[in-house]
Amino acid sequence: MCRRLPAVLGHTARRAWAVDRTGAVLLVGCQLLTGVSAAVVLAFTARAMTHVLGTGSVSERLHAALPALIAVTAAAAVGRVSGALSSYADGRVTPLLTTEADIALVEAVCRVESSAYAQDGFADRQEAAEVGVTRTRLMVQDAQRFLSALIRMLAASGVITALHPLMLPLLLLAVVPAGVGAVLSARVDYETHYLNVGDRNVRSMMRWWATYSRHGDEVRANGMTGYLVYWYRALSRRIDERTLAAAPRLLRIVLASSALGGVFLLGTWATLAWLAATGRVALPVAATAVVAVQTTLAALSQFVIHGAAMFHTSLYLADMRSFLDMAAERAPKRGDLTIDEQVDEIRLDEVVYQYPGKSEPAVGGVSLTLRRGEILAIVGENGSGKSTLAKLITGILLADKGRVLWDGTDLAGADPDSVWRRTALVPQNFACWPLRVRENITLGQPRTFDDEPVWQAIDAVGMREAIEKLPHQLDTLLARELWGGAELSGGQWQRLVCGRMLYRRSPLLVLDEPTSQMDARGEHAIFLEVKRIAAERMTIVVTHQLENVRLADRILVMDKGRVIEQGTYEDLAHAGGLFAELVALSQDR
Ligand SMILES: Nc1ncnc2c1ncn2[C@@H]1O[C@H](COP(=O)(O)OP(=O)(O)OP(=O)(O)O)[C@@H](O)[C@H]1O
Repeated sequence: MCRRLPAVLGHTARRAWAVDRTGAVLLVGCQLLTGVSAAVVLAFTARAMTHVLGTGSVSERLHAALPALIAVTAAAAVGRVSGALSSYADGRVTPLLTTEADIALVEAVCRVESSAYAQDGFADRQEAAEVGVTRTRLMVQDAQRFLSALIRMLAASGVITALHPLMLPLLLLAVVPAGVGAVLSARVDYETHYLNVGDRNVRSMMRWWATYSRHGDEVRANGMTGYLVYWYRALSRRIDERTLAAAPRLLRIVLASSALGGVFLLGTWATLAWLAATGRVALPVAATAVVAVQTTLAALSQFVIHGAAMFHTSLYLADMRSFLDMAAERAPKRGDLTIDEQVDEIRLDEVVYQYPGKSEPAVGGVSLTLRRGEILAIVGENGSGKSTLAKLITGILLADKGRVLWDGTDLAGADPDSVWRRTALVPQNFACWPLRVRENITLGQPRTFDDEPVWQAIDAVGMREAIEKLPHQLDTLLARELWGGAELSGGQWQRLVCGRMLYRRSPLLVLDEPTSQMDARGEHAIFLEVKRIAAERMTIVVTHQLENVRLADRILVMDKGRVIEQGTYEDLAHAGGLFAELVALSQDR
């Protein structure tokens, strides 16, 4: 705890300074002022008490205590005002800090190498980091309370030591068990939280899938609700069981620390009584000490309790920071070679890729050359490695062995953003972004004020009529769940995603099952357009619709991560190999 707290305080101060300098200065200044005024209140209360309980008539004693009482009143007023200002500063800084932490997390996850997602523990650590983000909102409050408790404790210690040097060590003994208890409880709570990370991660994923309106039809028409709720309940119960299992440990800690603290406190009072009874301290001083013991005890207790709370928060923040560090390590560090606007050739040299935790490579030694103007189709059975090969060609994944060269530039040494400026991908599982129609087409490109190219892309995929019918055309929000939002059909969404690919006008187009949800007219329009613009670029089509691969100049047939056949449609359809078999199966109805 002693090692962590200065680090957390330093980190909090640096983050606060970065997001809002005025707020940070106000926060620290007011905190110091609040602490100092509390200290003045304490010290002058003790002084006033000494006079009030001293000798002389009541009016003489009150008169003597007056300056101290005025100081107490003034300090209390300053304390109230600075306390209010410090809450205001907390209200300014904390939302910004939480937002910054949240954005840092989202950006870090978006930027990691794609292969990191498949690494064991990545998703669980992300979940733990999410909790760190939500705990960020407690960070400033904890630091604030801890600092003011620290100042108050220092002042109170001074007052009580001045009364008798024995008192402070005794009081410290009385609160140390509470502090140790709070730290141990924080640890138990955190351990339980950590044991539940995996289950909580699965539960929140399941919750999203089960309640997302897009999957609602599947859930209802297949009678899944009962099972999903049962499953959700079972998982929640497992999490609760772990939490409940920790409760007796927490109770034991609290009971033991309270008992020990009580014994020490009894010792303090007994010592005070003994000091007064044996005349070692004068009676008025002993009476003042009674008040001072109460206030010092409160200050010390606040100090250890807020110290433990900060320690507790710091455990979660440490998860967040360690995840951000891990994500930074997993961010692409490939090199700074760049890719030209025009690309004439992509060459693969014995490329191998194996997903983490898999025993076989998904792509096991593929070599090929793709030239500008060529349309390449990749076919093969499920799991044969087609999508993985497409990811290797676009540099989403880096080869474990072999090389992918774009006009001689090895993607392993190229800046990935410069590569992805030259690619356009229609993925097998595409996202339906809850954005306007326009942004769904231009997403990933610099902001545009000219709608003409957007309409051209929409025309190319035959979507003009559908978009014109939407309430605000290009400005229509495509999310049924949101206020004023509209929804497209599955095939219309897929057309829009193809429109985005065409809008990018990049030298490499990759279409992974681009027309699986489209009607014949949509499919025809897309492939006609792909053929029309093919001369200026390289095009890769991954598909199971074997009729569609007729448009390709060359077809690669993959099996178990390897290319087992290649040639034109006519060659392969009559070669008696896997492709011929797949064509025959597709026609055997
Ligand atoms: N993210 C991943 N993590 C681990 N293994 C993966 C991942 N993606 C794919 N695989 C595995 O790699 C192999 C090849 O998968 P890939 O998606 O490339 O096949 P595909 O030919 O595109 O299949 P489909 O026709 O079903 O789309 C499969 O065995 C699959 O289980």
